[in-house]
Amino acid sequence: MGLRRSGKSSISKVVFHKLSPNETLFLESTSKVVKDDISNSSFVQFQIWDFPGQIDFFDPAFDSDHIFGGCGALIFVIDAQDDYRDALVRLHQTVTRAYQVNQSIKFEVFIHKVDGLTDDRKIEAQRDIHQHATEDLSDAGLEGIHLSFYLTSIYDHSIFEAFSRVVQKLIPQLPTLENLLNILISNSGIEKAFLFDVVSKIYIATDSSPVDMQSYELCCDMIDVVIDVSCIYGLRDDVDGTAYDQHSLSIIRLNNGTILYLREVNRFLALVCLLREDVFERQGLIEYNFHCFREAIQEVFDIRRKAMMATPSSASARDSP
Ligand SMILES: Nc1nc2c(ncn2[C@@H]2O[C@H](COP(=O)(O)OP(=O)(O)OP(=O)(O)O)[C@@H](O)[C@H]2O)c(=O)[nH]1
Repeated sequence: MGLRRSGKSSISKVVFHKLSPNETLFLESTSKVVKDDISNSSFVQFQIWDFPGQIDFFDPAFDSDHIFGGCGALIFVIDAQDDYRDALVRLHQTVTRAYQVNQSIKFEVFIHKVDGLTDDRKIEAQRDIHQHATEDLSDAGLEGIHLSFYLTSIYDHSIFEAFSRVVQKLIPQLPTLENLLNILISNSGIEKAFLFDVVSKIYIATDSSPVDMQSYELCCDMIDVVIDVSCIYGLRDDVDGTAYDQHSLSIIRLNNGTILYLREVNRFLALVCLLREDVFERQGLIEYNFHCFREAIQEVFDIRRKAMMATPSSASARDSP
């Protein structure tokens, strides 16, 4: 949600539909709620509801119970290049209305279009928006609501990073996945490992060491290279196939002694790791640990699948934003 022209549709199109950021200039204004089914990954299965900027909460046609009742996360987009006073008022209205209906919603604020701002202005905008938004909530006696803030732009990887962190909050298996990644890296001498949803380049989990943007960008770029090369040179004309399958594997040596290592985990997920060249001499150990990791991930999926089959209502949960 967010005011008109704040960049909501652009975010959805760039992250989930591979639209090039420059092409968002030609997007038309959204006039009704657009529901986008994101079912390209086994973990990232949800719907994105893109609301038109001019939506009126007091319109009887706006069914808050239906809209917020099954909502997992509410992303509010603020255009940081514009005067954001109106956006702060709208943020407050939206959050209070949604919280009345559903107290378990995660509230995420994207301070967007920061590509046009200097580093100082970015920090200033974040501090200002954070301060005003939380003050407004505490003035209304709603200190219990937690808002998370992200500086984003569709012109770099920040939007993918921010979306990754939002999606992770909606994955109940996250602690298990993090734990498995921690075990993998500590037993293999890997420096950083990400579990990526290949299509969207969202990372659904990483080990518990801090994420630095440069590593994340490198891993995203590696996925692009692997998929592009596979699409161009890996597909046969006479056989139906996909650019990403169980044989997908890539090792890229960088000139600074770092290795990028990508392995297919399942149809949708890839493990992408950064490790030092000397550690990679024990490639056999890394391969062995990877196989154990892949089996464990499979078990996590199986448990989830069985749980979903046992509760018929879970099928309707996918009709939620
Ligand atoms: N500089 C910059 N421009 C952006 C960014 N994201 C979106 N835009 C531009 O912002 C304009 C509005 O984007 P939309 O995605 O249509 O905005 P919206 O919030 O969906 O608008 P409504 O449908 O009217 O509610 C477009 O011209 C985009 O190119 C960004 O990160 N940086």
